[in-house]
Amino acid sequence: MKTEGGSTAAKRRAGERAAEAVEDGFVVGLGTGSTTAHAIRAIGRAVDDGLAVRGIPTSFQSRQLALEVGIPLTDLDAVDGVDLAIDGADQVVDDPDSRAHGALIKGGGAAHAREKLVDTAAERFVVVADPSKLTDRLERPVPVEVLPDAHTVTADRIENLGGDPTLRDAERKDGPVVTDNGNLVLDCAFGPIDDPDGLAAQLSRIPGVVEHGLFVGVADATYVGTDDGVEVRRY
Ligand SMILES: O=C(CO)[C@H](O)[C@H](O)COP(=O)(O)O
Repeated sequence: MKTEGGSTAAKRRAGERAAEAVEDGFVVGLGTGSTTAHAIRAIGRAVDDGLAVRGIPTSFQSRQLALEVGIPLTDLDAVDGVDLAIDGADQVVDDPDSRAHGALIKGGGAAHAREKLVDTAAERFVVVADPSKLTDRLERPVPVEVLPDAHTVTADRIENLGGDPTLRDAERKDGPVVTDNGNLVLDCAFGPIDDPDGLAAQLSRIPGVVEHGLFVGVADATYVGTDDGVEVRRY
């Protein structure tokens, strides 16, 4: 369930600004998606110019791009910590008066399980987005990665929480999307989500749920690319 909209220039500004925060010697979490791809390419150019970094990809796609642009790779088990993670989002709560300010829905690229591992491990997690991602309340369907053998039982339990789960279909393959981890994705509509933290806890308790796309209290900042610059939200 990819997010529509958002100009390429705005995404590029956000991604390139986030890449400027990468310092020599950093271990960097490399998120997934079209906005993060601009950051990965900018980090690759900095590596060409002599910056010494190691990247931890969050998906097959970000791994391929990092290899293409020459970023040396490592993994979570091989490092003492992650200095910075840069990742996109499908929705970002942008309301300083809300307790959910800075909460995210991720998983449009079905990579949210590894993204959550890497983004939460980072000393600092920066979201890169264009203005189309900003919202008062999260309301897009929440991607939930589930074990294939349990997907109907898991879907029933998500319905019991008030959700309306739809198995995500592949576009150029018969059948469902299969994640990099060999699992399936249920896109679960809940309508406007008043309490993302509470819903996140409830989803995490369901057996068969590998990971859901609610990222609450995880981001440290969002870089919003606009038509003429970058706006920074700090949390
Ligand atoms: O969560 C994600 C992948 O699982 C992406 O970060 C999210 O879908 C945003 O992608 P894009 O930058 O292409 O709009």
